[in-house]
Amino acid sequence: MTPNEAETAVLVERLVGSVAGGEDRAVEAALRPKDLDEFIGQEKVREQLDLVLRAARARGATADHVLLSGAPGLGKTTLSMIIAAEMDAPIRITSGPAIQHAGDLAAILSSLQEGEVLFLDEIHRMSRPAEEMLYMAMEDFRVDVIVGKGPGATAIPLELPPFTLVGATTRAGLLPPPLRDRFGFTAHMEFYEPTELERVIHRSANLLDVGIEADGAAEIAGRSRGTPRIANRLLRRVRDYAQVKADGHITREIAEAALAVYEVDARGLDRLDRAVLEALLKLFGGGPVGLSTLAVAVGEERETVTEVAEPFLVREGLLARTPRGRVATPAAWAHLGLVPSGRGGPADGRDGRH
Ligand SMILES: Nc1ncnc2c1ncn2[C@@H]1O[C@H](COP(=O)(O)OP(=O)(O)OP(=O)(O)O)[C@@H](O)[C@H]1O
Repeated sequence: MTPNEAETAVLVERLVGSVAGGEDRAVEAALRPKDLDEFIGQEKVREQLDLVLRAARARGATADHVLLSGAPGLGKTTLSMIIAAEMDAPIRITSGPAIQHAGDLAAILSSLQEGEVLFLDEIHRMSRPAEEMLYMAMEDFRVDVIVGKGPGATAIPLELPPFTLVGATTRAGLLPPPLRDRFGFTAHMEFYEPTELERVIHRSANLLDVGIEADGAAEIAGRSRGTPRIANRLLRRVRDYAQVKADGHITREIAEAALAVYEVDARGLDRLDRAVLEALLKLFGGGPVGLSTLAVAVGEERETVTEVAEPFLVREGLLARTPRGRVATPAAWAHLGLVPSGRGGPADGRDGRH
């Protein structure tokens, strides 16, 4: 991983709130659904996974390997814990970047108990030798541990107990086909509908013992970018505001006022998203403009713009990535309340100098 990639990973994590402080982290853990019935939304995935797990349980077998793909914060870690709980099995959690050498993986695999669930987050970022070791481990429950170096090196075969690998990735397309094909069940997690996020928020508010009105939950859900982790994080911030500025009860007005303080707008755009859009519209007349130029204009790394801001802006139909550069859509002009002007020059309908 290059320093830029590392920085971007941290930023993405920050955005969705997984790099949370002590209290937030503890609260996040407490809010995790514990079984498939508690898990909200993702109906198809739940139904299919339920079948896979029930059948394995009925056979007294270890469940097949599962690949979960989807954007950060949609519930992949939660689902892996649910798989372990439903199979009444222990779970070991690690991630691709933590496994730099095949030996690291061999150490983990050889210490697994029978039936254990191994959750491998960001599986696409594992090193190549570790990935190749994983092929054999997944298929034959065996690894070859190489002892020594050069011509004298020998491979010592090591039998493993049957285990369930749950791999998680933000991009299934990045996985080499031999790895992808070794998963017996692959599920793609979609972004959540606002009504599903409302249910997530009501459930979390209940667990946190916070009173919330239906339209307060709807307000938070509408700004949560289709992502339960963001919904929970915004709920926690709105709860702080309600506690300090009001009587602790969350209404629509409280949610609106709190989210204005945290600079999350009505559509869920945060400060960085708006900075990118504003630069694109005000400085470059809506584009097309090259990524590097846009990144310099907002004072961020290229990766921060592509990995953190753009996926959401593209999904919202506010920005398009074209071969000639980034282009704002009419919806972007409307969202920032600006009037499109001729291409190239300052284009702010109100104050073209910014
Ligand atoms: N379907 C759901 N129903 C209720 N809460 C959910 C659901 N999915 C996720 N959450 C909540 O969102 C939070 C984030 O979920 P989780 O950590 O599982 O996401 P993730 O996809 O593994 O993210 P990352 O890939 O960034 O680690 C959890 O604390 C959990 O409480």
